[in-house]
Amino acid sequence: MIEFKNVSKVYPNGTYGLKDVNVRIDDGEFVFVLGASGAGKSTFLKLIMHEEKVTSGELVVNGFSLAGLKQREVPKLRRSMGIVFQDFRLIPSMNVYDNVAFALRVTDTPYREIRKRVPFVLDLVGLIHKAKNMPNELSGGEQQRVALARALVNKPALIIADEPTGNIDPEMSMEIVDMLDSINKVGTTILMVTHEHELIRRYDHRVITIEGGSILSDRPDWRDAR
Ligand SMILES: Nc1ncnc2c1ncn2[C@@H]1O[C@H](COP(=O)(O)OP(=O)(O)OP(=O)(O)O)[C@@H](O)[C@H]1O
Repeated sequence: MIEFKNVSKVYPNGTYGLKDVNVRIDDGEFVFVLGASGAGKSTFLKLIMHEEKVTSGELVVNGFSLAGLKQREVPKLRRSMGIVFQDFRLIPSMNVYDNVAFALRVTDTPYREIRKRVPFVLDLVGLIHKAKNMPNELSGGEQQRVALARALVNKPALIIADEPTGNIDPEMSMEIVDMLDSINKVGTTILMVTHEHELIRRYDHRVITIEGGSILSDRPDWRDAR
């Protein structure tokens, strides 16, 4: 569960990233976050990931209260979420298998567990046959599926996807969102930032629109535009 209570974020130069935001996202929801450039979407995600700290208000994420979070709690918080970026961020010198396994090695997961879980998630994203390929041998859509497998391998309660379809063609974009949709159906919360209204219209999910650091609309308003 994610809960923002009167959350504001003011950057050191005085710019408001978010202004008095109140919103709650329950476990198991699929939420699109929509907004123009500079609206505050990244700030919203960065606060949830604890990459930036709230200036005022309360923010609870997966049971962690982030305002006074101790440094030693940060890795635990991060393990409760899987993150997918627009630019994939795979390690170019590692093959597909190792890119995914790496997420488990850094958390000291036993070797036997790694051998079991990596093929499982690669199969889930339809890329088990590319396990030995290097990232530069894959299409953009395939690279994003590897990134998704890497995000999933720690069995997070929450997946944060920051414009995951921004660098891939429309057909592949649908495939990625369909995958996120299936992952959501088995219980994982999905928070996906996008600019693509067309993509949002295809799915019947909650839509939070941010504008000028505030929540402009939440849920059904976008449907009126159909
Ligand atoms: N580190 C920072 N220092 C100062 N101001 C910042 C910083 N990061 C973001 N901002 C400002 O905060 C506001 C919200 O920015 P944010 O990056 O959250 O927008 P966004 O919706 O993610 O935009 P985009 O779609 O372009 O990534 C903007 O006015 C931006 O200029």
